[in-house]
Amino acid sequence: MEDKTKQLMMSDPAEMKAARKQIDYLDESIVRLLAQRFQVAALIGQIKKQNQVTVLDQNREQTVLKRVRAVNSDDATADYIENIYHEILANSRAYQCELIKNSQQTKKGER
Ligand SMILES: O=C(O)C(=O)C[C@]1(C(=O)O)C=C[C@@H](O)C=C1
Repeated sequence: MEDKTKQLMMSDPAEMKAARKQIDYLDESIVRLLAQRFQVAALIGQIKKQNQVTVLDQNREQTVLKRVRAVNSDDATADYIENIYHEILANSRAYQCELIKNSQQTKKGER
């Protein structure tokens, strides 16, 4: 028998079901909050474009990472959460760049 099957049989199925339900519930909140975060990032992207400011702001990103570390009181997960935040920031930048690029193309098309 494969190891994975063994692991599942060892744990209490009811407990496992309840824990996964909790994960599903938390994922819903995380996704909603991330979508909101992207909306705000889009707004900042617009402001940056209007003011001809670069999307990447390294100082701000350092501040965000510091704040995130301070908010999380669990030292054991601090590095994992920081890794996730590096991804969030990279994707936030990518989204801003895409929106700026698209709006420039639309403008060209209007001419
Ligand atoms: O605060 C900004 O200047 C943003 O553009 C937002 C944000 C972020 O997602 O937190 C994204 C890109 C920047 O490099 C820094 C931070």
